[in-house]
Amino acid sequence: MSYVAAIDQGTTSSRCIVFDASGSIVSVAQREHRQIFPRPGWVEHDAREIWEAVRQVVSEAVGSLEIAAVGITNQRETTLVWDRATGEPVANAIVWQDTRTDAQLRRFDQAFGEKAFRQRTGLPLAPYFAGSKLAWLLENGFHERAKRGELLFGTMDSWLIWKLTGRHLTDVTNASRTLLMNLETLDWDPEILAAVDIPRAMLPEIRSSAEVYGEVNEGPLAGVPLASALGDQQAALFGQTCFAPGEGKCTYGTGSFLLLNTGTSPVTSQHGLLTTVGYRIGDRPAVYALEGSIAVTGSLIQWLRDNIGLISSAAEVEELARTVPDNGGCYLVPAFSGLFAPHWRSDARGALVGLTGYVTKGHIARAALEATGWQTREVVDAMLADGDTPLAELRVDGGMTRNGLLMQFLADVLRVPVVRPTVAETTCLGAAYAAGLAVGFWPDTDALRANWQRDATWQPLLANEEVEREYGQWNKAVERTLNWV
Ligand SMILES: Nc1ncnc2c1ncn2[C@@H]1O[C@H](COP(=O)(O)OP(=O)(O)O)[C@@H](O)[C@H]1O
Ligand SMILES: O=P(O)(O)OC[C@H](O)CO
Repeated sequence: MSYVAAIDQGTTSSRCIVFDASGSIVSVAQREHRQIFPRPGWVEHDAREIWEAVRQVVSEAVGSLEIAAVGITNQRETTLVWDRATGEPVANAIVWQDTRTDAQLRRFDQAFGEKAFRQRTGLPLAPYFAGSKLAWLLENGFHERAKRGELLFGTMDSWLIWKLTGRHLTDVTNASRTLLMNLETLDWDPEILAAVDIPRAMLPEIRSSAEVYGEVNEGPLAGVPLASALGDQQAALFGQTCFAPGEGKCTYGTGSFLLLNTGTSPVTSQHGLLTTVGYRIGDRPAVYALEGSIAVTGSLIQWLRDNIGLISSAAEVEELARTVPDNGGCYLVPAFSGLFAPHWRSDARGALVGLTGYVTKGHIARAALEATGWQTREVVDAMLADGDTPLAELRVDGGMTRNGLLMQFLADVLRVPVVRPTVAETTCLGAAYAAGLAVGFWPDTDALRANWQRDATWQPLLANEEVEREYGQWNKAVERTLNWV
């Protein structure tokens, strides 16, 4: 029997999962890598360490299984430059959460204009995206070498494709997160590249998300076609089988990302959502999505565990939150990387407000979980304000969906049922599905839809007036975080 493997290179860890034809998990391996914080607001990864982690998880998960195809999914926007000749990174990768690039973004604005960036790329000028991170690296010692063609740029998909096959490629979903790709042509925009002075020679070729890029050249996957790459949030959209316009999902991991399939033409948001490529299968038309990106959700729980010591495991946050019936008047806005959608305010920083002598650890745990609910509500409200059809239900996945208290709170504040599928590893599943489609392991997307199964559903229970009163308090708390830096 043969299987399909997926490599998920995430923000905090790398995973390899092998799936069978029913989309069930056959084996899993996972390995964490270091988070490097050289200064406040800076976040880096060592790409060599990540590559070693990927090799190990592939060895462990694949073993001697027969694999028909392998796919990649990855943390998006994280930016790496490496030497074309030696294959060695020239510096640590700059991670998507990093906020160091305000000066580069001012230069982008002066050279091409925020409005033009939005029109061409679907993105606001924010440090989140890869373009200004690449500009920062070029300005800090690498511009001449890049112009001479000695250096290559890539997000983590490109880095892994390069390591696994020796080719310098990216897929259209990852390229759509750079501020450098034109959403209509699905290629690098020559006018943007000229305006911001990024050499075309260092950029990878943009391919579809599901096609054979080459054969893996080492390890237990040697000779196996590498047949998909998708940014992790787009992969989750694919894994949740949101193939029709109007279908959407939210993935709750380090950050949280709500994506809504909008069909084969890009739709522009007037309320702070991104336009992004959802996926492209081979030479079929690209499918676009609107996205509400939330920077800090699960990482707030990690911060309470690792930096504050409030809990000793992520799961404990639920236990602690259940020691109290409500938030005791306290609100935690985790604007650690500024605020992403729908605000796009890089000047914001986190705040814990509403404190009184009454507030206990339990209230803070509850406020931390509620922050994820309210941030999702802000994104859903932005979609409604844009005139998008309300979601009939929200499909969810990711590590935080193990938290029943949070899932109930989400259903309460969104006023729609929240639904978790049986395979919660939808990110890997999406990459496996795309790779499997590319090699004919699955015949079509209908076969994938048939695999999707409901595991748990949470219905809205809380009275509407109470939700709206609390939401008002949350909005006041958000205002307190603005204009901080
Ligand atoms: N029971 C839980 N309650 C709340 N958050 C949780 C729970 N279990 C895990 N998490 C959070 O989920 C995140 C891990 O989810 P995962 O989907 O593996 O993330 P990623 O792919 O972004 O690394 C961590 O940030 C962790 O704090
Ligand atoms: O690695 P994750 O799951 O935290 O996802 C990160 C996102 O892709 C950032 O855009």
